[in-house]
Amino acid sequence: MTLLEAAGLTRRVEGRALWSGWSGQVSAGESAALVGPSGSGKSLLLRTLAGLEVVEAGEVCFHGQPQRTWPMPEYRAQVMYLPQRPVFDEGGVLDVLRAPFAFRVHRERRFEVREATRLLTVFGRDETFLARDAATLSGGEGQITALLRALLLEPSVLLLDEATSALDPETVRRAEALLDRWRTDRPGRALVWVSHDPAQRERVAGREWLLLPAGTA
Ligand SMILES: Nc1ncnc2c1ncn2[C@@H]1O[C@H](COP(=O)(O)OP(=O)(O)OP(=O)(O)O)[C@@H](O)[C@H]1O
Repeated sequence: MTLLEAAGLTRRVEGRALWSGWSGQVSAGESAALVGPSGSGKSLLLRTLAGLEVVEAGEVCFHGQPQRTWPMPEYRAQVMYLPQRPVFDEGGVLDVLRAPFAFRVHRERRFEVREATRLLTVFGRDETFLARDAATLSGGEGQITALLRALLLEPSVLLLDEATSALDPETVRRAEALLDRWRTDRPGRALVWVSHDPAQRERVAGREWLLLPAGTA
């Protein structure tokens, strides 16, 4: 079953076409890697798929339904973008993890400290991490926090934009294993990775999506 599909996407920045007529799809249960040179627009494409950038031309569909017809909060709760450098509101890690559960779109979900703590142990952290000030986290700790927050919210598709790039190799492997379990744990889930590390792409992705600059395809 196709979960997320893009057809004929075109994006211009500052008067030049970044990509033109890009199409791709990811099925339920799949893990794909989006590959392209630096500056080809991988982040912009992931953000477009996540409903965070305007679709200038072409169409994005989730569960066969055009993105533009979805209520956006619901869409973004299902198709979630993880940036390389997450930015958090003021407060502790616990506040950061708990805050989205107050949003209407997540009203069916309940924040469970026990589940947050369980996930933290995967990264060799205990509950004391929840009391840390989110503003002073290291790059890697910020990525762990953003990853945990996303997993606790149980989206369908996770779009990972260099989302493990600041982690040490051992923690990267733990994150990969956790995400792999998450993907296969329930039907209807998929991952899309942007990673500059070919070895990581080899480990985590079943296939590659190519993003070539407009005019070179
Ligand atoms: N909001 C924006 N407005 C104008 N230009 C932008 C905007 N966001 C990104 N760009 C430009 O679009 C191009 C693609 O950026 P993007 O970050 O998507 O590339 P990328 O493939 O993810 O790059 P990298 O592999 O280096 O992370 C860059 O030239 C960038 O400067």
